[in-house]
Amino acid sequence: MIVTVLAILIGLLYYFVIYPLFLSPLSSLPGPKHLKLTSLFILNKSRKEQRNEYLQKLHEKYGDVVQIGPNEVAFNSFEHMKRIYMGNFPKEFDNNGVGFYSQFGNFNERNLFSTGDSKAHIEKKRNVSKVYSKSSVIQSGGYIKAKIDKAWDAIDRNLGKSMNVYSLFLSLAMDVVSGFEYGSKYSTNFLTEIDHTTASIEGKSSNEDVFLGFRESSSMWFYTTLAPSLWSPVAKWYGIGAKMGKAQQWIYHRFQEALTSLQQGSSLSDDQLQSPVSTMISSMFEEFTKEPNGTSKSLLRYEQIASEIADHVVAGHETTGTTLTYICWELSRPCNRQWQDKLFEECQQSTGDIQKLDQLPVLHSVIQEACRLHSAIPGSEPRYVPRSQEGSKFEVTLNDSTKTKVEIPPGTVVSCQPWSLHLLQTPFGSNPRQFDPSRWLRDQASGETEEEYETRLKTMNNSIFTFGQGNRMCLGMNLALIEMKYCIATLYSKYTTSICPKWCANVCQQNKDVLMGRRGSATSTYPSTDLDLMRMADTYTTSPMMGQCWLRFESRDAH
Ligand code: HEM
Repeated sequence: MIVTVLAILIGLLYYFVIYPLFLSPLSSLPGPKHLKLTSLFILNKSRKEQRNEYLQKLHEKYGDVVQIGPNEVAFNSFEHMKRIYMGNFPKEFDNNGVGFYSQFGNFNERNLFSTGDSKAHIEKKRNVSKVYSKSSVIQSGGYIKAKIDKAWDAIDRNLGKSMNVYSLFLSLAMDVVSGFEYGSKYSTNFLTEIDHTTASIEGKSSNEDVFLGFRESSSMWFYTTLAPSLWSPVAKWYGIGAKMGKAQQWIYHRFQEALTSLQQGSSLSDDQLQSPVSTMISSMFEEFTKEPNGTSKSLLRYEQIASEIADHVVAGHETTGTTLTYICWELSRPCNRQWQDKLFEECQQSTGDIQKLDQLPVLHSVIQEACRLHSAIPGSEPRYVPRSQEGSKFEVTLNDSTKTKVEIPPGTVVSCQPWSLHLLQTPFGSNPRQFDPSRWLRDQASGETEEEYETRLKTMNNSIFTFGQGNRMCLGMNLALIEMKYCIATLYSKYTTSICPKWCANVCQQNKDVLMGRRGSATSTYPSTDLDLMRMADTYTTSPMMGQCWLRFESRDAH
């Protein structure tokens, strides 16, 4: 009996302590010892919404390669980013159906984002990518403009009053993306229907309830993706399962309406709209009907289309709405207000031509700087070292600063996080936690030549990880960028913005480091400065932690 117990204890000691600390191929990698023993520590950081900042601290202490679990390594260099993401490391190991992304399906169907199998992913992507190609989005420019222009009506009605721009921009992004999914006839009109001057975006009307449902599902991201078995009891405990269900039903209902139209051969386009939108639903529907005997479409196929659309509706509105909110808050801060005038000078002649907006340097700088510092997805994008990877050796700087190559076995989870990559001073320059669009412009004061600037700009543009890299990079990037460029160019050609003093009595006058997650005073007292109020949630996809951003608009004409 004693011998058996001893044998078990020795076995456990070997498996849980000796092997991970001394014998595992990862054991020589830098990183705190306790993280090498179990994944529970890093999981707990995710649960407490502290992972992104914690990883950043680990990289500052241990370097660009850190072991963060017995089977998980975090990287923070552009070379590693390219190797993992441009090398198309898969989202699942051996197509085993598990992993971070597996829970992102809808209606019991995987979509492009949650598909782990690389071959199945390429097949799906072929069917859906043309809707968001640059030329297709530009062709749908009339629709995008018509939708966004509704924002100016809402703002004009409320000039001089404060508006919750987080609500405004989530609505704007939803109004735009829903047309690309269901057709302009079935797109939302949240810009007009929601009152963005009321106290919060929470539950004032059925449409606002939909937003609340989406936000509640984002708040459950840890349980959805990393602890799915706990999802049900936790959702019940917080009483949010029903609200999330409502948002899902809302998406499905719209899908059914548009699908019925398609089946009846009716147009999905709003009669008043001159330029038609290329839509996801008709593109996928067409693809299925092309198949042999495709006329007998099963329910399963429809669920697949619905799952794809649901993913784009959620991903497309939250990310774009959050980024626009951070751009306008940053530009409204006293230290950044000069950028409003620069945008005004640069953009007022060009807003009519969506293609021209791409060539405007100040606009590009403002958007890129927001994408760098306020990436809507700042958290790690996990991948697996594939079996096929020839000699899975990775260059690593060890604790004693020596460089070596370490074998990282197939099946190990490897990742980079945009939050840390974008804080690297090479190539982004000094004060990386501060919003400074000038880092994207030519530094004439220090004698930078045009050629030097072009090279530096190219390196910075290539180093941006906001939309991912490689095969799995964001499908909606062109739509998001064109939408944001048109919105910001037009907004600052028409208005000036400032932070509402009733919302924040203590506006920071100087440029200071932006804040991520719960730290310091925000845990104990109500945050007082705008930096505190605009802390970024420390999660895979971020949003303003307080769920609000109140700005005041003034007309340029009145100046
Ligand atoms: C500022 C706005 C946006 C940002 C920052 C963003 C960011 C990202 C990132 C980082 C990924 C890769 C994630 C990973 O591998 O973990 C991704 C994938 C994806 N995004 Fe976006 N996104 C934005 C807007 C949109 C929009 C508007 C749509 C749709 C209309 C969209 C649809 C998708 C899809 C379908 C994927 C999965 C692609 C694949 O796996 O092949 N995104 N996005």
